[in-house]
Amino acid sequence: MENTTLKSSDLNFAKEVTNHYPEILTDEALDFLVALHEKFNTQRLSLLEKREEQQKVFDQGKLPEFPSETKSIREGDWKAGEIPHDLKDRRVEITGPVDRKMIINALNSGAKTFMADLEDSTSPTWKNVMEGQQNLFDANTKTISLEDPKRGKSYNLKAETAVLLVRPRGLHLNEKHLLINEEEASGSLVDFGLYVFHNTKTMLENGTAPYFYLPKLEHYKEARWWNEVFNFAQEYLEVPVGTFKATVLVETITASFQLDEIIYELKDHIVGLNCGRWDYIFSYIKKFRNHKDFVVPNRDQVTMTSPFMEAYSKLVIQCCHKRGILAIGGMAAQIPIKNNPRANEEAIEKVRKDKEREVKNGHDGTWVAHPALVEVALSEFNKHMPQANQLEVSRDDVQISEKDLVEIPEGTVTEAGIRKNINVGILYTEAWLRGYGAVALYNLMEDAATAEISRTQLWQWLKNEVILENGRKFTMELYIDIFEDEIEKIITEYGESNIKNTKFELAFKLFDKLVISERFEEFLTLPAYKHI
Ligand SMILES: CC(=O)SCCNC(=O)CCNC(=O)[C@H](O)C(C)(C)COP(=O)(O)OP(=O)(O)OC[C@H]1O[C@@H](n2cnc3c(N)ncnc32)[C@H](O)[C@@H]1OP(=O)(O)O
Ligand SMILES: O=CC(=O)O
Ligand SMILES: [Mg+2]
Repeated sequence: MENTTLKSSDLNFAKEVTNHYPEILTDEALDFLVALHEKFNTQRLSLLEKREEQQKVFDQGKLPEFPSETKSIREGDWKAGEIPHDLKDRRVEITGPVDRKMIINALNSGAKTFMADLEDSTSPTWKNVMEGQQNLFDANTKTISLEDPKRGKSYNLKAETAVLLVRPRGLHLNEKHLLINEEEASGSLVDFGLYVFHNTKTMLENGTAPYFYLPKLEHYKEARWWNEVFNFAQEYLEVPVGTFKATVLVETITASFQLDEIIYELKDHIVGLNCGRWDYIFSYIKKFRNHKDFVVPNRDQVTMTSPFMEAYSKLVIQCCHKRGILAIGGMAAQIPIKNNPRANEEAIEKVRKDKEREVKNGHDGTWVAHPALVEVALSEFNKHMPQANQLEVSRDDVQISEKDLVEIPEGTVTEAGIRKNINVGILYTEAWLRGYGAVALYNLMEDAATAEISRTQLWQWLKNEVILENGRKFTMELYIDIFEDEIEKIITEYGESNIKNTKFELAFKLFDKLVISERFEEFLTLPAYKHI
C-alpha cells in the first residue's frame, strides 16, 4: 500500500449533508477515498484542462487526426488481456439508474448483463449516489429486495440474474458533498472507490469481479488515468492486477481517433468498447460548434446510418476485434408505448431493426433501455449470432478515414426541431433537478446525453443564425418568441398552481441561459448540479 500524506481527518462533508450513510461511508472507506483523491485528483483536473486546450485548437477550425505519436501502437500486433467467462457473452445489456426497484428489475430482466448507471441516467443528488451504493452492495450480497405495499408488489432477485457492471460519473463531475483537503471530491473516484471498496471481496467469492463502464473519455491519457486508478485500487485492496474489468464508452468524437490507444492503455483491464451514440452526437456538435458552415440538422435526422455514425461504429467493431475485445452497440431510444398497440409495434420494430443492423455489422452485443425490449434484442442477436460473440469477424473490408469520421450529416433545421429541443430540454432539466436522471418523454428515453444534444443544437444554431427550412433566419428574436411560447405551453399543460410544486421556474432559467450564453457550458449538468 502506498504512503499518503492526507488523512481521513482531511475529509469533510459539505454543510448541507444531513445523512452520512454510516454503512457506506465507514472510516476505512473514507480513508480509501482520501488516498484515491490524493493520488489522482490533481491529474484529473489537469486532464480536464487539456480538454480545454484541445477545444481551442478545434475553435481555430482544425479537425481531429489519428495521433502521429502513437502510430506504432495503431500498427503494432498486440492484443488486450483475457475476457472473463461471465463477460464473454454480452448479447443484450440492460441499463438503468441505481434505483432499488430498477436494479432488481434489470437483474431479473433476462438480459445477459446489467449496467447500473451513476452517470447519464442518474441525477447525482447525495441521496441517489449514496443509496445507489447501498443498493449495489445489496445486489452483490444478493440481499436486495423491496416491498411496494401500495401496488401489492414484492421485488426479489431470481435465481439467475444478469452480470453486473457499474458506470461511475465522468471525469468532469465533482462530488460537492465530500471535501477532501478543502477540494470537492471527484464523482468518478467516489463512485468507483466506494464500489470496489465494498464489493470486491463479495464479488470474487461469487465468481465475478467489479466490472465497469467508463464514460465520456476524450483522450487516451484519460484511459491511462483510469488504468492507474485501477492498479492503485487493486494494490490497496490486495487483489491481482487485471481483477477489475472495463468497457470504455466511445462517446466523444476525439476518442474515435484513438481507439487502439485507449485499448492499449487499459490492456490489462479492458474487455470491450461501446458505441455511446447519444453522447457521441453531442460531442460531435460540441467540439466543432465554432467551425464555419458546420450545421447539424434536427436531432431526429441524425441516426446510426448517418455516414459519420456508421463510420464510427464500424471502426469500433474493426478495432475491437483486432485487439480481442468486444464491440458493444448502443441504445435505441424507443421504449414500449402503453395503450397504443400500433404505435408500440412501430417502436418495437425500430428497435428490432437497430439491433439487426448492429449484429449484422459485427457488434457482439447491444443495449436496451427497458425490460420489455430484452426479448426483441435477444432474438435478433440469437438469430444472427448463435455463438457467444463474433470476435472472429474482422471487418477488414472496412476502411475508415479521418474524413469519414467527421462527415457532416445532411438534413434540415426546422422550427419544429427548435421547439422540440426546447420542450424536451426543459422537461428533462426539470426532472433532473427533482432527482430523476432518465425519463420517458414522447415515448422516447431521455437522459443527460440526449438532453445535451437538444441544448447544444440550440446554442449552435442560434450562434450561427442558421437558415431554417422555411427560409427564416434563426435569430435571437425568433428564439425568444419560440422559447416564450414553449414556456406558455408547459405552464398551460401543468397549470399555474401546479407549476409552483415543480422545478420548472429554475429549469426555464437554467435552460435559457445554457442556450443564449456567449460562453458554451461544457456540460449542462455542471450548472444544474449547483441546484441539487
Ligand atoms: C444515452 C445513455 O446513456 S443510455 C443509458 C442510460 N439510460 C438509461 O439507462 C435509461 C433506462 N431506462 C429508464 O430509465 C426507464 O425505462 C425510463 C425512465 C425511460 C422509463 O421508465 P418507466 O416510465 O418507469 O417505464 P415503465 O412504466 O414502462 O416501466 C415498467 C416497469 O419496468 C421497469 N423498468 C423500466 N425501465 C427499466 C430499466 N431500464 N431497468 C429496470 N427496470 C426498468 C419499471 O421500473 C417498471 O417496473 P414495475 O412494473 O415493477 O413498476
Ligand atoms: O452513454 C451512452 C450514450 O449514448 O451516450
Ligand atoms: Mg453517454
